[in-house]
Amino acid sequence: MLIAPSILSADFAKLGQEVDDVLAAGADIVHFDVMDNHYVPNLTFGPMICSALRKHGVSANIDVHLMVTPVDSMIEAFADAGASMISFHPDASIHLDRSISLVKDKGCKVGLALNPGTPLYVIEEVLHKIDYVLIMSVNPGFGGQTFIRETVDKIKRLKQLIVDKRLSVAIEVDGGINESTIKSAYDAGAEIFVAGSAIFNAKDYKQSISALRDAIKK
Ligand SMILES: O=C(CO)[C@@H](O)[C@H](O)COP(=O)(O)O
Repeated sequence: MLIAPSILSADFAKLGQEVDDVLAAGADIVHFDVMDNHYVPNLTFGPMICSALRKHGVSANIDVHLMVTPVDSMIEAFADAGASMISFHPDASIHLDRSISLVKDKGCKVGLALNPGTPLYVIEEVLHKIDYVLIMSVNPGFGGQTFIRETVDKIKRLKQLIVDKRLSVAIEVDGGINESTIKSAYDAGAEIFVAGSAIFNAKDYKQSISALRDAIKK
């Protein structure tokens, strides 16, 4: 199980230090939420910030979650800026298979992100072509929202689909993940956990990341 702090909840005035601190505190992946005020009602950061983190010395995997439309130009820009993993929403791509190939051709792991209201069948035809599915457990756009409980059943059904098809596709869950919600997502089959406010709103990042890992073991 991998912990991926969402830098959406970090202090942007000292972003490089914040990323260094969560990685030193035991985080596995840096989760990078890209919002365009079009696909979602918020605006965050572009590829320049990603390359700035690489220049700053961040060597951990950077997991870019594109909440933008159109997606293809941003896939290329973020891959060139140092992304290791790129996910996008199938409903934000006109040619899903082509966008998946674009991520792969750029040498990144490819993920598809599903909003709470988006059904699993949207990705069935391409499930064998991707590395992970990002299940949104809140409606995308903001940190600090409440975990939508129905997501647990969705993760279970996705896990079963992956097993039935004998695929090796990881499940990432994002939104409202904290000490109270992480275990239900883990038990359902998720293995990558994005957490923003649960980590960055704590005074001690090491303690908050350990608390997430401990909550799973309970
Ligand atoms: O993509 C998103 C929101 O759109 C998430 O990554 C949130 O940033 C997670 O924040 P918390 O719910 O953990 O505070």
